[in-house]
Amino acid sequence: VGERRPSQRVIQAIDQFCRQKEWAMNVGDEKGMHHVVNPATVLELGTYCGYSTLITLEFNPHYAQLLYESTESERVHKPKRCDVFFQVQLVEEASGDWIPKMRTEFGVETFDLVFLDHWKDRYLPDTKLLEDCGLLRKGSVLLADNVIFPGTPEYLEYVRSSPQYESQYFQSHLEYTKVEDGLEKSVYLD
Ligand SMILES: O=C(NC/C=C/[C@H]1O[C@@H](n2cnc3c(NCCO)ncnc32)[C@H](O)[C@@H]1O)c1cc(-c2ccc(F)cc2)cc(O)c1O
Ligand SMILES: [Mg+2]
Repeated sequence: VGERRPSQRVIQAIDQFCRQKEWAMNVGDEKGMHHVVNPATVLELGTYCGYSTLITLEFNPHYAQLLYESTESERVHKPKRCDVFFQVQLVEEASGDWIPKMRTEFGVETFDLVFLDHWKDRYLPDTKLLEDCGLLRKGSVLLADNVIFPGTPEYLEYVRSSPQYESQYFQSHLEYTKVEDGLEKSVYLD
């Protein structure tokens, strides 16, 4: 079987540490995202330790620094306010401030996938902001972690009742535990 890429080795080490030494709020190896989506332009809300990185928004400088250290790519160049890596664009800002700037700052037309894993009470306002900024297109996928635990009731109610979304729940467990949790995959139909 092929040698694991450095980033896969980092992920494996994080999972082993969180299972054996100290729990942490990564989406984890069981819930994972690989079996649910296969996107091109991705926005992640809430980098935390950079377990699931792509274009990622993180407003805590401590966690942002962790990503710089854990991403095996070289730093390509340092435009203002963010670092660009071969695979990752990290923006050290709050989602509410920077979602409206995605088009002008990064030339993003629309996102194929948005992974929501930041403060749970921000899932719904940031989803409405993405809609209002025209950053979702027919077929864009919202993938939300923790819809059961800690839970995101207002968001879940919205995506499951709105005619603009086709929503599906992928049952799993809270990372590294036996507690029920899961991912909600919501396809934008507009
Ligand atoms: O709370 C959870 N995740 C939050 C992640 C936050 C990260 O994202 C960053 N962040 C937050 N809001 C924004 C923002 N915009 C919004 C603010 O402007 N813009 C940019 N970055 C943001 C933070 O700095 C952190 O790096 C969680 C909890 C449990 C849990 C399990 C077991 C328990 F018992 C309890 C809890 C399990 C999970 O999987 C979880 O994801
Ligand atoms: Mg989470």
